[in-house]
Amino acid sequence: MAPMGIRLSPLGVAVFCLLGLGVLYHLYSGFLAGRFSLFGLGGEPGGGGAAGPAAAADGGTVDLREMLAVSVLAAVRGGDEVRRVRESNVLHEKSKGKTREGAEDKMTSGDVLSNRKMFYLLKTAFPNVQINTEEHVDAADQEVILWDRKIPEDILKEIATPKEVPAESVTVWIDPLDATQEYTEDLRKYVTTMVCVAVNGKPVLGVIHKPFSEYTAWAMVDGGSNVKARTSYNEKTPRIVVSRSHSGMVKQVALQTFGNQTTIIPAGGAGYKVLALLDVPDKSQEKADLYIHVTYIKKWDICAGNAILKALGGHMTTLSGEEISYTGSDGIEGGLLASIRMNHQALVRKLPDLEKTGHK
Ligand SMILES: Nc1ncnc2c1ncn2[C@@H]1O[C@H](COP(=O)(O)O)[C@@H](OP(=O)(O)O)[C@H]1O
Ligand SMILES: [Mg+2]
Repeated sequence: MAPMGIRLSPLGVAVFCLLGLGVLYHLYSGFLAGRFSLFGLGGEPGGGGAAGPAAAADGGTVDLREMLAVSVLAAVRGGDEVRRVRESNVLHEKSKGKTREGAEDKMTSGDVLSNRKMFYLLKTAFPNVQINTEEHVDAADQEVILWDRKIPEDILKEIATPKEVPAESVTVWIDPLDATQEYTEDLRKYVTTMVCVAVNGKPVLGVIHKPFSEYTAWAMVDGGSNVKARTSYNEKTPRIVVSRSHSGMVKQVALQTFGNQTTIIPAGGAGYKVLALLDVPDKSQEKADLYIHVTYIKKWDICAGNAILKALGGHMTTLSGEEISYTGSDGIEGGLLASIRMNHQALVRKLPDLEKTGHK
């Protein structure tokens, strides 16, 4: 008998306890699910650093699988603008100034309109993440572009579960029109739109879209991809793809390192040059074994390619073999070496020290 004359039925107490347990389970299961997926992506549950739970508590988490779906959509929508402007033949070409080497740094309506679509699509879907983009975003010309929250089948097939990371650990890099120089010359095959997502500075997912052949390559590190490496590469006398409009001394460096038998393929666009290393079905795509760049370059030009190569087991580093961190400053100074299915460190050792040889 309970105090005050109230009798507790044992069955009632048991039901009450079960209900309580159910509520506790419901509250904690979401929290634990988030925790476990952070483990898979190198987050640090239990404290410290931007990837820790403090960051998650501030800006919440984002699902990288959803970010991939929106990145693909953004690259395609941006690409539609790029194609539309090119086909109109009214490019409104302008110069943003000169590169360090004195080349014109061009911008067109294709760059601006693609940038607007890509930026606002990603910003509307993921308001809490840092987005760095090549072109200026005009706040007076905002556009809310809603994502229908559908993840395409090919992504769902490759990546079965969500991958949550703290929003504060993410940096997105957008290149709304890569190979602008070639775009103005109507060399359409070189043109791409690109999105990259870095987590704690590491490139984790990349999208490279070719608007004129409507081909899209995407990949996520430890996730999946819709593109793969070729079966063989020539490591001894590689075909080397290099810049045609920002080349610096790259040909001399390549020939000095690999000998005169080596074929040099001048091409526009960093996105195009990474695709040259992969098994890409697009007929307009040339194939190469290595990508080398020696002049200054910006992170939106290279992050997506770096993520895709990394996801497929390849490498993109500076010419001295350092990994590139995709946070902070926009540019990198140490040139680029991109390879796949090769001994990347052995290639780095073969290359001359550009500071010493004056080949920069
Ligand atoms: N020295 C340099 N300074 C600034 N940007 C450079 C550069 N070298 C290459 N880039 C940029 O990197 C991209 C690929 O270059 P390339 O076609 O010469 O290989 C181009 O991007 P955008 O077309 O997006 O501006 C180009 O402008
Ligand atoms: Mg670019």
